[in-house]
Amino acid sequence: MGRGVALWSPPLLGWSQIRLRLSQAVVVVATPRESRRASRRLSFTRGASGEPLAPSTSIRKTFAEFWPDTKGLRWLFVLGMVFAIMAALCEVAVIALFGYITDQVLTTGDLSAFWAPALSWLGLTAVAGVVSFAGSWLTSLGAERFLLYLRDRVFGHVQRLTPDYVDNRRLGDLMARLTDDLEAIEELVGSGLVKAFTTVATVVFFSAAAFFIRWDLALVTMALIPAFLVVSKVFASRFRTAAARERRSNGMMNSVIEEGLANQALVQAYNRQEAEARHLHREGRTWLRANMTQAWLAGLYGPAVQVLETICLIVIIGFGAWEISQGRLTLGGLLAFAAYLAYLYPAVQSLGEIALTVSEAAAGSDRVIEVLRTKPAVTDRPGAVDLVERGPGRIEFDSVGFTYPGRRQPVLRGLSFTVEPGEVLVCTGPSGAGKSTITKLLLRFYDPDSGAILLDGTDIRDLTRHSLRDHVTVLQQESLLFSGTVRDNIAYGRPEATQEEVVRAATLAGVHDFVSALPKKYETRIGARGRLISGGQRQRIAIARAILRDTPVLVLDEPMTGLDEKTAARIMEPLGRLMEGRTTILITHDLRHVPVDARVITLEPVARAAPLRVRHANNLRRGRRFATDV
Ligand SMILES: Nc1ncnc2c1ncn2[C@@H]1O[C@H](COP(=O)(O)OP(=O)(O)OP(=O)(O)O)[C@@H](O)[C@H]1O
Repeated sequence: MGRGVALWSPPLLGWSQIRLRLSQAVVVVATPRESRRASRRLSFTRGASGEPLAPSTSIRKTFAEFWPDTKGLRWLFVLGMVFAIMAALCEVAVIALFGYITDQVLTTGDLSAFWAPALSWLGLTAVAGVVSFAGSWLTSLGAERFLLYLRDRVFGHVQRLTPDYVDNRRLGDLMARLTDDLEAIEELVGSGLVKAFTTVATVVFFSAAAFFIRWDLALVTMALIPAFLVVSKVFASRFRTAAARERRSNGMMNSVIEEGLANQALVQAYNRQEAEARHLHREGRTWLRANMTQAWLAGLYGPAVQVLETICLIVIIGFGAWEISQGRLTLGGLLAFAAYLAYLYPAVQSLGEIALTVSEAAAGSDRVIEVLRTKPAVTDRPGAVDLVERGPGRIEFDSVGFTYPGRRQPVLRGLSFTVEPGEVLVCTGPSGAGKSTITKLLLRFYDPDSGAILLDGTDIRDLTRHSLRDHVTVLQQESLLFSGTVRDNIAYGRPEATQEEVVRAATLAGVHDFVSALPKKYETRIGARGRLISGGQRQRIAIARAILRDTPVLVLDEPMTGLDEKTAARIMEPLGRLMEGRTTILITHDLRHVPVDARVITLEPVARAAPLRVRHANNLRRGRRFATDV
């Protein structure tokens, strides 16, 4: 997304007459007005239902939170500001030169007085061009780097939170916080600050120059400034509402498109294409109406301002003519005066826009600060040990009790079991009994409220989370693949693995032949979430990934879910190879596909169970084969 940083904006319509006649050659230090970015954020200040999305935070807090992130970039902002102010000063001088040329050359016809100011004009134009470019470039660089730091910081923080945090939120809302809200913060704390200083300096310079030429004329015309402010206020509030509506319906439209595309197979299978198309059309029409309101307002704003500007111009010309007739003003002075005001009014208007930016940024920063204030459910203890040596992988749950934060009903109570190195423990039980919770506790997404989990005799709370997770591999219900290549996905847990290692893992997982037949073999892209390959193939790639990772402990969480009977049976062989020699906890509803020598524990929901959660334990020690019936 291109983000030009407008340090200050040129006059709008209306003054074009003056600018064309008077200052066509005058330096115009400006970048295009920022378009819809400001309005884009408006809809995120409140949820669709109107509920506040984050607690209120003051601007002071915004600066306290994010100003330290500008460390190392402040010189860019300061230089950007200095250059922008220099450019504005050059303009003041250029307009003065124009007035001088009008009086000394155009009115008198004395060409000899032309060359010196003309050359100065040219020189100043060149200088202003260079400093204006440098100012914009430096400020943009500072702004973009600041945004980069901010995004890295917030994303890094979210990555440290328990995955449930993301699962329990609307992804679109989190995305908005990581994109639009961060931009809003940047516009306040970074480039916004530069813009505010530069605009204030511009207002001071141009009004001082206007007063210098004729103080009484300046007073009269300044009296008209409130009229501009009233007009922009009236339009701004309406534009704000329209923009918020536009953003809301844009969000709705996007979600209809996203869901329609993501569930295309379902849509077609249920013959819902026309219904989905109608749905999109409805949302599209709402969006169209919101856009037309914006277009209507934007179209009306220009003429309204133009009328005001024309009134100003007429006042200036009328009052100026009287001043000239009294001998207090020259024609050049009057034209220069008009040119100064042509730059002054928009600067005043953009001060009003800055106020808007500030309130939007404060709302955005509330939402980002709320994310940053969320603490990870689990952190490393001081002095936590880095588990470097690979142990045998003995797992012990010792009277583990756990209740999810914010819930009253415990999920686990007094759960005890041990899995010896190389053993397979099958964990079964009804839905909601807490089987997957065991995985979350083993990976330390949460810590138990009571009891302990031990890895090779060490309480896992005494280990760093990083080294603990390096010893445990989880194969989830849904094979989570990324949109990269087959190789990227197999080597996800060990990016440094050689091609031979990747191929070996793929062969053991029984997916090598399939991959070899793909157009680009291991470099073939498999689409978003691996959609371009079948469920069974996805699961085999996930198995290859787990084989390559080669950890002593393995957790298989419903590895057969979503696979048909035949595919599930075929997956058993590579799964068996994966489990070979590893401590395995196999979570499953389906006891048809479990190794015959596996021990089985059955969990019961806490509400129905006695304090000891394991209701039933069964050992099927008949050699490492898979039972088809228990
Ligand atoms: N992040 C969470 N916050 C609050 N409660 C949760 C959370 N995750 C799970 N639960 C609750 O904990 C209980 C156990 O969930 P868990 O996913 O461990 O069950 P399960 O036995 O694996 O179920 P299934 O077989 O359906 O996957 C459920 O009642 C569930 O609603």
